[in-house]
Amino acid sequence: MSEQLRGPVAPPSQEAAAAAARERLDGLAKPLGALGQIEDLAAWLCAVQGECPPRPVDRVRAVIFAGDHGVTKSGVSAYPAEVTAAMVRAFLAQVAGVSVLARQHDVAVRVLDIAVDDELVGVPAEVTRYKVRRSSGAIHIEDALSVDEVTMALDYGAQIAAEELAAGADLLIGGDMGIGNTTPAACLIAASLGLSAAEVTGRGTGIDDAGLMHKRHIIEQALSRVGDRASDPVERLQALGSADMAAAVGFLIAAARAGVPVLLDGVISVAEAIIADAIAPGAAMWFAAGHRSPEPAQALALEKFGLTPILDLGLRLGEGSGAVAAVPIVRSAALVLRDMALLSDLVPSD
Ligand SMILES: Cc1cc2ncn([C@H]3O[C@H](COP(=O)(O)O)[C@@H](O)[C@H]3O)c2cc1C
Ligand SMILES: O=C(O)c1cccnc1
Repeated sequence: MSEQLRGPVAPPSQEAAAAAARERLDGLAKPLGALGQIEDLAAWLCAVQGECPPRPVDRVRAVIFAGDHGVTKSGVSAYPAEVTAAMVRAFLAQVAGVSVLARQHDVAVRVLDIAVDDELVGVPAEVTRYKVRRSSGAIHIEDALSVDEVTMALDYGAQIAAEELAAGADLLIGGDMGIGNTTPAACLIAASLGLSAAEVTGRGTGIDDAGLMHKRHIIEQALSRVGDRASDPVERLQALGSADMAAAVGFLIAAARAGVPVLLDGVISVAEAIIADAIAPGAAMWFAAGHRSPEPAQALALEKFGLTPILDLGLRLGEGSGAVAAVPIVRSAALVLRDMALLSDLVPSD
């Protein structure tokens, strides 16, 4: 893989901005701490921007990484793989869940075909393709990707981030579309954090109890198939991930290296963030958590990062929707620090 992706990411060296943020927050016209988590977000924005007060978070861009997953054929999802390509059409027509939220919150959305199985159902010609392959490997019986494919996907992701940054972005979001993708996401989180299949398996699109047992078994099979090879993060991604997830990892690392903050979404996004931070230690300093997903692996991974999600609405849609729904709160965090009066200006002390 391109060498600029691997290796540590310099932490925000903007401690002065973070300290200034804390001081200003404490001085605003409110009781100490009264803006709760919005205060933490405001301090994070100052740290990642290196400025206090922070610049407004006007330009928010989301990229949806679409791809199919061979493991879906083994019955790990409540929906068939054909839905992936159908949803790509919905993103293009701007009628998907994330499209509606993005329109409301003025977020630009781009959908990219990384590994959609377009033999199953054709995807429209107008979709942007960064095609690595048609569907990733069935991870319980084979690697998701070859060595060349994981490199290609990571590099595509970095290129996609560069395109988004060139368009102008104060905040980036990575979204996912791919029936079956909560299975590789759970595998990546389990392998990264040393968790068991039982701890990470969730219901995804809504499988029943029997489906959950089966999915847990498939995840167990994938984890034991890969064994110690999972200790290297790129190999973890190659063996247990997918092309679309690898591209999203490249995207996250490139955003962090460029010093642009990212709002994470659900279990897929957080699994990608764990791998990104393992490949490029320190990348997570640029990440905030948009929401808490009911997928158990997501909450466990957020805990490991020490990230408190902004929203906790039981959203389990993916597509970047939970992050997009949290955008107004991030914007508020910047604005209160910029525009609120200081208490000392209102109540002069003698
Ligand atoms: C209509 C529809 C739209 C979606 N949009 C996102 N997902 C989400 O659900 C899938 C993951 O869950 P699982 O692992 O259980 O398949 C992914 O496609 C994810 O993006 C959707 C799922 C469906 C059915
Ligand atoms: O956590 C998520 O983002 C999620 C959960 C279920 C299905 N798709 C996505």
